[in-house]
Amino acid sequence: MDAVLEKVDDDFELKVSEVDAETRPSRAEAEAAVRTLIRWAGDNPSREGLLDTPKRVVKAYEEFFKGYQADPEEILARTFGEVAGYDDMVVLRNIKVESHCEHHMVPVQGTAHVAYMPNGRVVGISKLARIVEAYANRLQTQETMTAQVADAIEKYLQPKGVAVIVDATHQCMTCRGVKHSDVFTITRQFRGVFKEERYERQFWDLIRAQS
Ligand SMILES: Nc1nc2c(ncn2[C@@H]2O[C@H](COP(=O)(O)OP(=O)(O)OP(=O)(O)O)[C@@H](O)[C@H]2O)c(=O)[nH]1
Ligand SMILES: [Zn+2]
Repeated sequence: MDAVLEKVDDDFELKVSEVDAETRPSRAEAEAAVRTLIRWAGDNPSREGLLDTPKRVVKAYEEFFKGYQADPEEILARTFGEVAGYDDMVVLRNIKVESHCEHHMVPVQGTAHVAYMPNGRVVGISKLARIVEAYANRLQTQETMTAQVADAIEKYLQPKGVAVIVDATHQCMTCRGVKHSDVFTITRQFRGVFKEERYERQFWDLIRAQS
């Protein structure tokens, strides 16, 4: 079996990096790969304007793919019980999504709406945005990202229900290939009480509400 895959465990779908320190290429190797791509594009990586480009691209990749270093369990570890008996859904709408498609490695941009029905304790609201980021900042399909966000909240918060909607455009569809602009892809996952029509409807109503 491929050394990289030996790390697969039960938590594979939710977990951290799939490449350990030993199998991860060095920064110099990553920069060399960018120089190869520049030559493949038809340009000269040694000309002045491109000299620092491999360094910049590798640094940008660190930012785009920092989700591999995030640990969803740690993000959701801290919860609060002092909520005066609050027992209704908590909804975050319009969480920015900046991801990259795993087929073409080009941007996927859009918004996520996340709700959960607390089971006594609540989590800091920023942590829900961090969970979206943890999965968006990886190579993704929209379906996988949507399911992973729902799975992580379900597993680590154990709420009465979770709802996740992602609404995004894929540059692999707008800037290349079929070149259809203005196409938004919507994916959704409803778990627990959000499978009930009334809660699903209330969630949709709340995310459509104007501020
Ligand atoms: N289901 C799904 N498909 C995606 C996502 N992002 C990109 N794709 C699609 O992945 C598919 C890859 O298809 P391929 O035929 O292997 O690649 P391709 O020749 O580049 O396809 P075209 O984009 O049609 O030119 C394309 O249809 C993309 O539109 C995503 O998040 N979810
Ligand atoms: Zn793509």
